[in-house]
Amino acid sequence: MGMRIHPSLLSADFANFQRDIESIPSADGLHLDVMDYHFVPNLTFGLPVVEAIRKVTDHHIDMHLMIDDPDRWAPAYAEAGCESVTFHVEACKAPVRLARELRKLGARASMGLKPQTDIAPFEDILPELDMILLMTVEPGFGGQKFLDIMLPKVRRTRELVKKSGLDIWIQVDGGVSESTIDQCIEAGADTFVAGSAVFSADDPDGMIRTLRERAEELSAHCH
Ligand SMILES: O=C(CO)[C@@H](O)[C@H](O)COP(=O)(O)O
Repeated sequence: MGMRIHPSLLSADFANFQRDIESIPSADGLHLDVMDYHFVPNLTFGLPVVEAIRKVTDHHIDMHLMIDDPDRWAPAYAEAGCESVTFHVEACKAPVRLARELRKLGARASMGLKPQTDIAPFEDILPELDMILLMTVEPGFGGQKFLDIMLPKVRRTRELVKKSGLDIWIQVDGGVSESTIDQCIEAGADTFVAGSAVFSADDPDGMIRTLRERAEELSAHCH
């Protein structure tokens, strides 16, 4: 199983995105959090900033839309050339239709779940998805404590994906660090968002390599 580390730019310097992106060449993807003050109690940036970032990097751009009405706003991120786009199912009116539209536009379609949202009701729509994002903190802010109570959901999601036989990435987002990544790997995650753990490290790029080596080593034993 491929293991991916996606640093979250929420913990980067908002006045120096390009500099901070260039400091992490080892990243498997850049996780960009769009927040709208409605779906979550925080505000970050939107499409114009993402388009500007697209111009200065060839990295896989992993959009995480923590916004109301993703049915309306998400396709533009795929059109802008982002490789994956996560919409939150709690805010989405027509997840199947949106996932199909994202794929048609060339992006990986991803469904995000807040901590209290169960995966079971969505089993039938797995064939429409390329990734499932499981929040391991309440969405809205970086630097929060990892909720280990989410691990059974990661496990259940891995079981459903395994049963489906589909190649769907399972992303964990929130509080992922050197001290919590092992539990996520054991539970079945393969894509790891790390914001503060990467950008508060003395060597952000080294931290990405450390996390990925750990993930690769441990997953070889677990899965
Ligand atoms: O989506 C979010 C927060 O809502 C995350 O992407 C955070 O940015 C992760 O930051 P850390 O918990 O790793 O500091």
